[in-house]
Amino acid sequence: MFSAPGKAFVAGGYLVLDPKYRAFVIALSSRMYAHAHVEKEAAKYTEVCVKSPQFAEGEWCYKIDLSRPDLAQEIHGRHNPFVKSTIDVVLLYLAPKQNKRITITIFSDPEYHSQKDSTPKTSKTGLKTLYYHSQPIHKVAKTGLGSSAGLVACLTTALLSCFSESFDVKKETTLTRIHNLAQVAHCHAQGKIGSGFDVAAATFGSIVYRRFDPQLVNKVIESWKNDDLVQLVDNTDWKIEHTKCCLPPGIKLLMGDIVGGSETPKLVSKVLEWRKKEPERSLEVWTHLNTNNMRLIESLEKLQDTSKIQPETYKLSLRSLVEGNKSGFSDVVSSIRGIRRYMKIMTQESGAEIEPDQQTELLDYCMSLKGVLGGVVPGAGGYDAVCLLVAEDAIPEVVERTKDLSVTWLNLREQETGIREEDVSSFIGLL
Ligand SMILES: Nc1ncnc2c1ncn2[C@@H]1O[C@H](COP(=O)(O)OP(=O)(O)O)[C@@H](O)[C@H]1O
Ligand SMILES: C[C@@](O)(CCOP(=O)(O)OP(=O)(O)O)CC(=O)O
Repeated sequence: MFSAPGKAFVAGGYLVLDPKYRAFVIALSSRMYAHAHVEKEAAKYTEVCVKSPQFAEGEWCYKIDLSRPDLAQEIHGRHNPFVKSTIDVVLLYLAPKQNKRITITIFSDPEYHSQKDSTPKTSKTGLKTLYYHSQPIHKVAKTGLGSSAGLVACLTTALLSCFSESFDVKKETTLTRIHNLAQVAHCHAQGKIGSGFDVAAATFGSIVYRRFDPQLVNKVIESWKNDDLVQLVDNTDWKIEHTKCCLPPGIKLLMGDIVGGSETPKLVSKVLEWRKKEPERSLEVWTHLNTNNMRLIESLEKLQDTSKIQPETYKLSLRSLVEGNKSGFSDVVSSIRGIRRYMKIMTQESGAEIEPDQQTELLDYCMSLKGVLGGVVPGAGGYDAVCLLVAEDAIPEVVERTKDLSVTWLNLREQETGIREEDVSSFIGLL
């Protein structure tokens, strides 16, 4: 069994669409899991069944003739573009000769979806609680952790593992292969090439990310040839960057769910329109925004170093932070203020509601609380969520002081690892 984490996109929304800029994505403790079971048999066709028992009608089974895998059909007539595309891409890449029956079971942690109309069920060991929804997956509201990226990343991993005797996700080459295949599958399913930060975080964990050239993936999707895909996945420099980066000790991420929603594609198209219409002004805003994004990353790295080199000094600064003295963390505080200032300018000048007034008010209030380094509207922004960087010991007070506001803090924390192997025994009773 393998799993992939959800994400919080803390810095670099929009800019990450351009490979000139880098972004910071935090991997979260909510994960998506894929368990594979393989039966080798001399059947006339290959069968891949993907089950997602937490959702109504959550079963997609494909009968595949290995000489024409492009003609694979779902036997109930159901559609799950992300499942189908992942199977298509992995089979095009592997071009297997021997038929197999594969069953893959998907589980997802509670924070990915709204828990409305769902029932909890706990494993025999009591270690795992999952929510079972009365609606099919496409009708259940998402919270923005990147469910499709998590699904594609862990399904790609589980499928690859079915065709390899010595599969090891701890190896860098294996992770890169998973990442490259998952990016192709995700783009193909979406019908467009995004920046891919969500797939990269699902694979590599908390990272500073620079995107790939969309043409690389476009060409392979157009040609749909095994040779081209193998060349792209195993022998091409994607020129991406995925440098590990995580929060310093004692600093935690709080993700707040806001009642409301935004449509990312609409926000993105408004911002890109503004960029076209006002090239000079938008470049100026993006340059300032990028300076602050990079300052945030650098200051977090510096704190990480201080915590190792001068642990006592660091502990004292953390304690002062909880008491309301933020001076040991002033670079983080001022870079987050800078990020927000330019996100707000982008909101006002592009007309895209990236940091709407309602969010500004909430974030300003949260940033005035003891122990809070800062907060942003993550990703594309809008009315979906906020995230804060907070001293761990200040969290109970932050929760208390925001209890009457329109925000629900999710039960999440940073978990910096990307794809990893899981112990299936925690799922006994659910599998
Ligand atoms: N647990 C799951 N089981 C099966 N399919 C899933 C699951 N989670 C996500 N998906 C697929 O991903 C789609 C959601 O993708 P998308 O709309 O891009 O949302 P997100 O922003 O969360 O990635 C679902 O409609 C479904 O096709
Ligand atoms: C604007 C963006 O840079 C980031 C969007 O980030 P979100 O995390 O808001 O996205 P969804 O998970 O699709 O809702 C577009 C991109 O990079 O693809």
